[in-house]
Amino acid sequence: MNHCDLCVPPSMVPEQDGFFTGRCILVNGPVIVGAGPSGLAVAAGLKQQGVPFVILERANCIASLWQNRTYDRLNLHLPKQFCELPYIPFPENFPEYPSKHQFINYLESYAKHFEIDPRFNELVQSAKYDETCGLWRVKTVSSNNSTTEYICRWLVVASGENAEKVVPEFEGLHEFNGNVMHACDYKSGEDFRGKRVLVVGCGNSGMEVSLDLCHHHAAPSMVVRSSVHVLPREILGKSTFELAVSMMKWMPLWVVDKILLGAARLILGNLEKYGLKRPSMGPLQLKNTEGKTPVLDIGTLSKIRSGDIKIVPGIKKFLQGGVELVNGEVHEIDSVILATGYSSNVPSWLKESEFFSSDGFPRSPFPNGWKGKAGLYAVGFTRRGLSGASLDAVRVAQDICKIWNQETKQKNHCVAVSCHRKCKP
Ligand SMILES: Cc1cc2nc3c(=O)[nH]c(=O)nc-3n(C[C@H](O)[C@H](O)[C@H](O)COP(=O)(O)OP(=O)(O)OC[C@H]3O[C@@H](n4cnc5c(N)ncnc54)[C@H](O)[C@@H]3O)c2cc1C
Ligand SMILES: NC(=O)C1=CN([C@@H]2O[C@H](COP(=O)(O)OP(=O)(O)OC[C@H]3O[C@@H](n4cnc5c(N)ncnc54)[C@H](OP(=O)(O)O)[C@@H]3O)[C@@H](O)[C@H]2O)C=CC1
Ligand SMILES: O=C(O)C(=O)Cc1c[nH]c2ccccc12
Repeated sequence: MNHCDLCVPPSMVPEQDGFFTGRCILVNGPVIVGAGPSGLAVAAGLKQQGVPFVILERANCIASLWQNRTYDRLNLHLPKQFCELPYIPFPENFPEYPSKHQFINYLESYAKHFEIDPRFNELVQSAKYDETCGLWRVKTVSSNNSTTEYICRWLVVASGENAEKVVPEFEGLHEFNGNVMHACDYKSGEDFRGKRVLVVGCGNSGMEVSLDLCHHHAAPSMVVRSSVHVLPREILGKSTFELAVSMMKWMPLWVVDKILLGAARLILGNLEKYGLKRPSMGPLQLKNTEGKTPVLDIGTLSKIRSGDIKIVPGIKKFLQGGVELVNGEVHEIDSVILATGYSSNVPSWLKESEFFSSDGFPRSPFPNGWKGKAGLYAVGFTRRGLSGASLDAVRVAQDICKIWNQETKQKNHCVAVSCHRKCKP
């Protein structure tokens, strides 16, 4: 990495709009935004081919989603073979569904093995392609408020599908006098023993937080405002996800959905009587078109059946000590946990709208959403979890390495030719 000689030192730059007053770094190779599994996997591919890069990470550690924004007892919910990063498999002693601690340890040793050294505490605030020089300008702010501009040929967006928490507005929530938190700040039910907790949302987070609350002798009610697909995590001892992936090779998605729903009905029974209505579209089709992940049940359903977890309809408004629901019922509650999901943050910093759409995902559907124009790439936006991220990462690293090697060869060739000419008697 070189300090950029195109830039004027901060002290010489007038404090005017349009002038960049921080330091400036010219990056030899790509800039990768995000040191989660996606960023690490691309970095590993580049490292193997000797291509230099810089990873910019807003947190102070790798895989911050996993280290800082998930609850203690979280386990991967897809079988381990779908969650490995490229090039290094999980250790053999890992269980079928590794714990988050095992997964984090794996990621730490992955980064160490490939000597991946992200620049931590650097929040990417903007990235823009500069047509005049054909380079990307990536501006960051660090935790001590200093700003830096990175200038590079390639930009790899690996900031994640779950970069920001979604916090919807609710009437009266400010007047509610209990504790309110998002699921990303929930660690364990320890602090909720004996408390009446309203869990808003019934995706995998809402379901698993409610179950954890039960294990800690709290009294959860879970808000189901519309509908949800709950599937058994296993069918006849085989992972549902794995079965779906195998069937998808042979049959159209809607047929696989029909089979999954038939199996779910046999194994789980009719869930509507508990307030869990199914969407009209099948689970995989819904995941593909709207990104809504089906719930893989890890024990929540049995707590719903036993009444330990209550299902309630949508929220009308919050009151000082409780909540009023759309059916007119009023429930007293002590705490609220918003398991209301996440969003991509790409539109807030990437000044580009051809490749990425306004929801922060690439416009082209899988498997074509990894490569844009002018050296722009995306990794981990396939709505296919870690296996989708790994596929993207291999493609992106290969593509950049190919261009890098061609150009290096060309450069070496030119150097050799000019040297040959100079040296010729
Ligand atoms: C609770 C939970 C459990 C999950 N379990 C599974 C599972 O079992 N199996 C599975 O396949 N998938 C699972 N997923 C999906 C999950 O998205 C992926 O597992 C994985 O974390 C995606 O990796 P990523 O690197 O793309 O994104 P992330 O892990 O989100 O990493 C992105 C990184 O980019 C950084 N970043 C974001 N914006 C900026 C910015 N502007 N500047 C600098 N840095 C930035 C973030 O701090 C973060 O470290 C789960 C998701 C959640 C929320
Ligand atoms: N063990 C694991 O591996 C786990 C994996 N995950 C993954 O993390 C990702 C995010 O999951 P999750 O956090 O559950 O988010 P989701 O987006 O899947 O679910 C959000 C939930 O919040 C509800 N919601 C949103 N706004 C409101 C509102 N105003 N009022 C009432 N309900 C509302 C949604 O309802 P509606 O559908 O009506 O909009 C939905 O039920 C998923 O990919 C998931 O699979 C999460 C936890 C554990
Ligand atoms: O995005 C997630 O949370 C995942 O765990 C990965 C995932 C991709 N496609 C799915 C279909 C059913 C369940 C989980 C996933």
